[in-house]
Order: sequence, then C-alpha cells, then structure tokens
Amino acid sequence: MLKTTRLGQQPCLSTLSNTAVRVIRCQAASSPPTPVPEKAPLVQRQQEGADDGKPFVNLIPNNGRWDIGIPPVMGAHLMASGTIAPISVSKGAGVDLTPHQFQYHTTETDTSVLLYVSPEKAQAGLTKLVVEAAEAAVKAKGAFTLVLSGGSLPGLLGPLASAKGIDWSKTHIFFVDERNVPHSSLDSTYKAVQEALLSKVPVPAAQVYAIAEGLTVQHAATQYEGRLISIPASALPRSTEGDFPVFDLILLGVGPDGHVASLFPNRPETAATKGWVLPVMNSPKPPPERITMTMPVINAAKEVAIVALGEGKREIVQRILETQALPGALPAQLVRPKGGKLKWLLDVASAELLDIASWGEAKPFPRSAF
Ligand SMILES: O=C(O)[C@H](O)[C@@H](O)[C@H](O)[C@H](O)COP(=O)(O)O
Repeated sequence: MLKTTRLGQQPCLSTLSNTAVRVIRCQAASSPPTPVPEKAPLVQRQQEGADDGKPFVNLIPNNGRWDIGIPPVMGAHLMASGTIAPISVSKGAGVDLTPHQFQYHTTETDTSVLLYVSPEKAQAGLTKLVVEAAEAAVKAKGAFTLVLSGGSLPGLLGPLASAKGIDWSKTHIFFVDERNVPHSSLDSTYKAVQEALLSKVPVPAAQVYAIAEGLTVQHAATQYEGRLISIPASALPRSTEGDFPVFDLILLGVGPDGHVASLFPNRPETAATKGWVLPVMNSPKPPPERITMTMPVINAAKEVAIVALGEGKREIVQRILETQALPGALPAQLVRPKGGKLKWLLDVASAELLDIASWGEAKPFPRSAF
C-alpha cells in the first residue's frame, strides 16, 4: 500500500488543471514546501471508487540532475556485512584526467511521472499518450514513427487497435531492441507485437521495420541501421546535434537492473555516443544475442515513455528515480531526451517505495556517511 504520508506530505500543490489531469507540481529545493491541503490517500480514493483514471503528474525538479554531483569522499558507512566501508576518494567531476565513459548531458528534459491508480488505468493512459503523439506527428509531418520495446510492453498495446485518432497508413513501427531470433520464435518481440497489435490494424507491411532473420547479430545490427538511414528525413527527421534519427515516440520498459532496450549496466554499447544500432552479445537477459538502438538515438526522440507497472518494479523504480548511482550503473538514468519529453508511467504498486515529498531536495549519495 502506498504510504499515505508520502503522498500527503509532498511539497506540491495539487490542482485540477483545465485538462482535467491532476497536476502535482513539486517545488524546487530552494523554496520552503507549501502546505498541501489534506488529500485522501490514493488507495483510499481507489477503494471509494474515486478512481477516475486520471494520473497524478509529478514533475521531477531540476531535470532530475543531482545538486551535489558525485561526492569527493565516499564510504565510512556500515555495510550489510557488518563492516565499515573503506573510504574512497573520487577525483570528482572535472578533475579526472579522462572523462567517465558515461556522461549525463545537461540539456533540459521535461521529465514527469504519471502515477495511475491501477495497471488498467496506466494501460489506458499509455493508449492516450500514443494517440496524442500520433495525431501531433501526422499533423506536423504526415507520418508517425513509433518505437517499441519487448518484455511486457507488447501486452499493453492491445487497446491501440480500437483507439480513435491513429492513422495507421501513416504510421511506421520500429523496435528499440530485438532479439536475434526468427520472427516465429516465442522470444521474438516482433512476434509479440504482431499478435498484440499489428495483426489487428492496417499498418502497411513496408512500414513495420522488423529485424532481418538468419544473420549474425553484427550483420543484423548493421542491416537494421541501414534501413533506418534509408528512411527520408521527411518521415524520420535527423537531430541537429549528432545527426541521429528523431523518432516521435519511443516506449521503453525497464529491467530489474535498470536496463532499457538492450542497454545493460556498465556495458560498452550503453556508453556508445556514436551509431544508431549496435549488436549485443551475451546479454544478461536471455536470449543472449540482440540488437539495440543506442542511448543517443533514444535521447534524440521527441518523446520517451518508460512504462513500469506492478510490485516487481517498485525497487528499481525507487532506485532510478530517487537514488544517485554512478553513471551507467542504472541505464534508465541516462534516458533524458534532449529538449524532448520523458514520462514515467507507474501504477500504485510500482510507485510504492517512492517518497515524492523528498523530490525537491538534493539527493544524498546513498553510500556515504559524509
Ligand atoms: O526485449 C526486451 O527484453 C526489452 O526490450 C527489455 O528492455 C524490456 O523492456 C525490459 O527487460 C523490461 O521487461 P519487462 O517489462 O518484461 O519487465
């Protein structure tokens, strides 16, 4: 159960804006929290049938950046083993002779967390988010580019088949990562998306960009990248910085280790600053061979949504949103669309451990007594 004091105490004003979405704006750390009028706890409202499906929108202040950076001295805390952690001295940002292989960029990202009272409402919110992105994209350039993840995400796409407002003849479907397996394999994300959605909507086959079958994973990555590059900029614009493809909407899941797509913690492909699609061998998550779009491609998108629902995601959601890890340790923390929008879609179960009231404060480094 979401601890009521957590939502009740947050230094935010809850107002019903004209878009009928509850906007809970968190104040930056610098200003004292504004007394918040008492609100019925989320779960209680759900029980009373006040579940109107509209999300609680929580804005992450300061673009989610940490005020203090990585402290110069870490350690001296009691470890689970019962011993005191040794003190380690990190040179700190800007002093190191060689920059860390993972870097957070400082470009503004509009980051918000949409908290739904149930997985069903979150799925409805995801459908609405896709429809809105599709309508805006087709209006702006006559095409909508939607990029999908595997795992549990395809299972959430069914309602899109009956949603109004998506022009499937102008929609292009891509995969942010894909397992290097035949399309008929149960491990194929293409198969899962085909069954959940593509078999029910009139999207032209030429506009569904599935991985080529029967290639080595290196060749499959190169072939996929070549297909993306061949798409004219009118349908798939390029970013001014780095000439990366600007997709309209990328839907990501997040793994228990904080990976997104097939970008796993502390792996070289996760740190890549060049290239659009890379091969991944011996993936920590089976199957072992995959292709994946790179982090710069994800961060070039107009909008990215990370969908994390259910109790099983509550720990990793809390770690990603509320703790400071060394760059690269939690790849989801590297997802910051440059000048784009990042939305987290959570439900009460996956948001269980969040302490939204503390979001305006500087994040202490979790492993330091200093
Ligand atoms: O092909 C894949 O495995 C996915 O792209 C992967 O990145 C997935 O999104 C996460 O592992 C979360 O998976 P779940 O949502 O099933 O936990």
